[in-house]
Amino acid sequence: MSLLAQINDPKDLKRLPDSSLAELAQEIRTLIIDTCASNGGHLAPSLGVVELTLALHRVFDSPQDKLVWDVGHQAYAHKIICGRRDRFSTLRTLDGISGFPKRCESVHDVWEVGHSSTSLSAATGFAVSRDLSRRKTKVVAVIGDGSMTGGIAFEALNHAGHLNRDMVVVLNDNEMSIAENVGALSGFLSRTSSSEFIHRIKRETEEFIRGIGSDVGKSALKVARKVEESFKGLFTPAMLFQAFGFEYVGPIDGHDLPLLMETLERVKSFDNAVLVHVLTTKGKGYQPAEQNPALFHGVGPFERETGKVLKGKGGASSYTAIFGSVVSRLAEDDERVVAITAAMPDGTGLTPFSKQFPDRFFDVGIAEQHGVTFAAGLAAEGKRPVFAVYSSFLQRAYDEVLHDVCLQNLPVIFALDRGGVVGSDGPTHHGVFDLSYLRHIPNMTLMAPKDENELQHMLKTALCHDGPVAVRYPRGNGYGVPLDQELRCLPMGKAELLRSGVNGVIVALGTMVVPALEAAELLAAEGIDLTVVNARFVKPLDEELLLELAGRYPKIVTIEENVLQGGFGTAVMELYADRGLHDRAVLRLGYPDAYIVQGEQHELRAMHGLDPAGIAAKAARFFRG
Ligand SMILES: Cc1ncc(C[n+]2csc(CCOP(=O)(O)OP(=O)(O)O)c2C)c(N)n1
Ligand SMILES: CC(=O)[C@@H](O)[C@H](O)COP(=O)(O)O
Ligand SMILES: [Mg+2]
Repeated sequence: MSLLAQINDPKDLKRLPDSSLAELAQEIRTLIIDTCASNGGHLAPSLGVVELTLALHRVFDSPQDKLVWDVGHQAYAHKIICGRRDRFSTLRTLDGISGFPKRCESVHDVWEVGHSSTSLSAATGFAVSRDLSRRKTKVVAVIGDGSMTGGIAFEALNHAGHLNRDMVVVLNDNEMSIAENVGALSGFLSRTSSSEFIHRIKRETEEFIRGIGSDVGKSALKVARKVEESFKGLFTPAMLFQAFGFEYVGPIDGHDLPLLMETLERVKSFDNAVLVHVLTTKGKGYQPAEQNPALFHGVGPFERETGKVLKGKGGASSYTAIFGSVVSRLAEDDERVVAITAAMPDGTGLTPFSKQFPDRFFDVGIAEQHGVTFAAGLAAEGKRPVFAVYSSFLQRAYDEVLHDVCLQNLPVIFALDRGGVVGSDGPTHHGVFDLSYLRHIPNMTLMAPKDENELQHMLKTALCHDGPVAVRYPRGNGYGVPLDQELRCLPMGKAELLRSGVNGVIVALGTMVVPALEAAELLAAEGIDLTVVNARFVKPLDEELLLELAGRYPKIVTIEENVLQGGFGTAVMELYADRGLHDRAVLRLGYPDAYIVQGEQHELRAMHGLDPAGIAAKAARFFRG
């Protein structure tokens, strides 16, 4: 029997002799690699923390002690140890286990996550709550070096260090975000205190003391300068975290299990806020992932033996790639164009831009709030910033969009990728709220293309417009439609009539336009002849056309890949209500007031009746009823 077969709970892990742990780590790695090879997943982050996970579960007593994972994309070993070994093959599939910690899956998953940099705030909350309840348990947050660049992590450090409660922060430093980590913090973390510097300081201080009594002023000045220089080099991660009020331990090798366990045992006896700096290798134990940790950060299915990523069947370019090539073309013609990403250069398609225009490309780290306001500053001074960002991550910067961009009516372009359901990442990552959280902001223009060719023109349109614009498009491939070479500005706030029918109308937005057309064909075969409109704009709405349609048809269907609350359909209903058209029946199709589960995009759309058959079925009932 394998060692792993004996582990159903962290308690089982504690029963194993130390000498078996390396073998167990190997078995866990094998299971993670095999599963990711077939399902895809966050392979490299999870492989990097296998030893750390074992050490944490050996030393601490989950679930009484709370383990809070940042992002949660590295928690596969934790899941396997904590009762999900046998279900691990269902990772990230519909009805399968989540790729992130999930409270409903296990008592050991104490904190749900998917977006980064929240662990320290959550752990502070756990620690204070424990103290208020006078319990004697431990709280441990595990945060990566990339996630540490997020502003909220520093807000928490500032507060937690001041409170100085009993809590442990494990800084998992693999010198990588998804891509190369950026900024001063990452360079700074790799510094260690050098005894050479300490000796120099000592020597210079002694010289200074000897100098007193002779030419004191001159000597003091000279030495002060030297000491200042020395201190710059001597400034280490320890000092940074100590300045925040944390005790600092490390850096230690995060793959040395005995050292990890010994260090954590020691730290467990502290009753103050302590940070343990652990150095790990992203992708550890799987050569292709170690060599290309960015590719294997979050990877689709791949060939186990070679690490060759298996491509889907579609030959069409992704929306992301089309965006990437258009933004470069726009930048060639307009030197005001600059591009920004918050730690997602590959995911947003900006890597080619970063190579072609290195001076006009900015990776701000995991700092969406800063990214938006940075863009606003650029726009205020005449640049045309394009912030390429996942829909769900922009949620974090709502106030910056409202207060810094839109209030000043600044021409920032939001290239809003991953709009709609994204698939296996699940509820934390679905971009199904953006229409609602952007539509009501004054000055905002909001559009969604029906296909990748229209995306091209919408990006051009955004650049033509002198105000904030969000262009929202989905994860995945386009339809393979021909791409116009010449980019043109679409008429602002104008929808597109795609099909004329006599029995009613469907007004669809973005990814729902093609399915709506297909549904109309299905319905035509049943004798229901519908008009189909590509809305293009959520804001400004094509009021003229919508009012005209309301004059022609008493029943109108709207379809969007957004929650219904506050979305596109609601905008249409508001228009009719505001214009006194109270007798128009509007059927809104979209996502319900609920978090959407994980699964393939097509599965999720079908589950919610947003595939052609589902649309046709609902529309048929509505128009016949
Ligand atoms: C708010 C937010 N922005 C961006 C992301 C995308 N993202 C997920 S993991 C990650 C890198 C995290 O780096 P690090 O914390 O060092 O963990 P590692 O993957 O290196 O283990 C990024 C940018 C996210 N999950 N949340
Ligand atoms: C954990 C995280 O936030 C990212 O790794 C995300 O899973 C990437 O998603 P895409 O695969 O859509 O780029
Ligand atoms: Mg990292």
